[in-house]
Order: sequence, then structure tokens, then C-alpha cells
Amino acid sequence: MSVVDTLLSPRFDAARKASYLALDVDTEAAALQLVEQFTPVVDGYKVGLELFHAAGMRLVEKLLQRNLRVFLDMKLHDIPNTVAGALRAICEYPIEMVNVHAQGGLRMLTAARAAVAQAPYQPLLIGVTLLTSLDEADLAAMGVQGTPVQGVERLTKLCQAAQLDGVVCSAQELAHLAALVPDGFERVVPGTRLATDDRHDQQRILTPREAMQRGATRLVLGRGVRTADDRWQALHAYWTEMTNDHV
Ligand SMILES: O=c1ccn([C@@H]2O[C@H](COP(=O)(O)O)[C@@H](O)[C@H]2O)c(=O)[nH]1
Repeated sequence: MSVVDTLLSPRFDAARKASYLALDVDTEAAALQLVEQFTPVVDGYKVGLELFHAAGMRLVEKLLQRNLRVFLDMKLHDIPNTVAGALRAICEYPIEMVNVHAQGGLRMLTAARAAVAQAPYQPLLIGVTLLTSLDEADLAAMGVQGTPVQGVERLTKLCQAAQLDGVVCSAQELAHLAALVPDGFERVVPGTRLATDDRHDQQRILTPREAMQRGATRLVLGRGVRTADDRWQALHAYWTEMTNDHV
């Protein structure tokens, strides 16, 4: 059996459904090349700031036409009225998940919730807590008191107060959050790495296995897969960790 056939087997269905491959490339053509390579093994893709600014909603429409799950990683952060307006425009499309910065505050999060609730499509609305590229020293330099765990806890409580569907956080805060949030609350984790991977610009990392063990509900897979010498082997390694061992 080839690695692609193995990855298409039901054994990996749960990992497939819990994964978004980050299309962090700078042209529509490069994004579609990745999508052509990985579909149908991967059926969920993340469009972030780089690709969105290069290719816009037209690229998102192309993914949706292929019946792919789309996480629009916009990290909206502005005054409540502006964020609500942006979400109304986004929710004209059947995307699966969109996010806002929890640091926009309760009024902004509440306006975001209301905008999505009234929209034609209602993606999961997720609050980004503290970027996984920040460590405690970065927080202190920004005037944010306490540890990343404390910061993520504060921001998660804001997201819960505004009735968001979940948060983005690092795997390092998950054990702490497990006691704080109910089962159905999404815990979306970017910046996981295999033990042998480069961490790049990420600071608060753990392995995919540790993330799943600690309660992640969805993982964003980025450079660990996309820039690997053998992308299929890398995806197999990530999904095996996500599948086998979180007991
Ligand atoms: O706190 C955050 C929020 C979002 N991201 C995004 O996830 C991917 C991670 O990519 P890697 O290549 O695996 O580092 C990227 O698109 C970020 O914009 C994040 O890393 N941290």
C-alpha cells in the first residue's frame, strides 16, 4: 500500500477532520498546486494573511467549489463595528471556521458573535488568544503581566463570555484549559512540531501527539509538512501522532 493510500484509509479519518493544512504561500497558483497535491487526502485548508492578501476571496471561492473545508485565518482585530462588518462580508461564503483576536476585547467579541449569528452562513467563530510565536519575555515587553498560561486563560474567559465557539492557543496551555472549558469548546492549535522539526519562529510548541493528548480539537499543519523533503512522509508522521497515542 502506498503512503497516499494509507493516508486515505479510515484509520486517518479523525486526523483528516481535525487538520487544516496552512496554505502559507504568496500566489494563487502556488496555493492551488498544494491543494492539487494534497486533495483528497487533506480536505481542510487554512487561508491566512499572506495568501489572502495575495489572492483574496477568489481563491477561497475556488477551494469552496472543490468542496473543501476552509479555515479563514483572518485574526480580525479592530473596533467592534469594523470587525462585525468584515464578518458579515466573510459569512456570505460557506467557510468552516474564522477567527478574531481575543485582544480586541469583550465588546468586539460580542459584536463579532452577533454578526456571525445573523449571517447567511455561520462558521465556527474562534478567538485567537496569545500568538504561539510569543514567549513570556515578549509578553512582559508588551506590558502583559504573567505567564502565557495566565494570559491565555484570561482571554479564553473573554471568548467564553462572548459565546465564541473556541480559541486558538498553543499546545502548552491546553492542559490548563481542559479544566476551564466544556468539551464542545474548540481548541485550535497551530505551531506543533515533530521532535526532529525546526521550530522556525514559533516559541510555544509541543508535538502533535502532546497537543492531542492535552485536548486539542483541531491542528493547523504548516511548515512541518509543507516544507518537508517528503511531504507525504511528514503528513503520515503528523497524522500517526494525532491518531495513535493520545490515550
Ligand atoms: O497563534 C497562532 C495563530 C496562528 N498561527 C498560524 O498557524 C500557522 C502555523 O504555521 P507553521 O508553519 O506550522 O509555523 C501559520 O499560518 C500561522 O499564521 C500561528 O502559527 N500561531
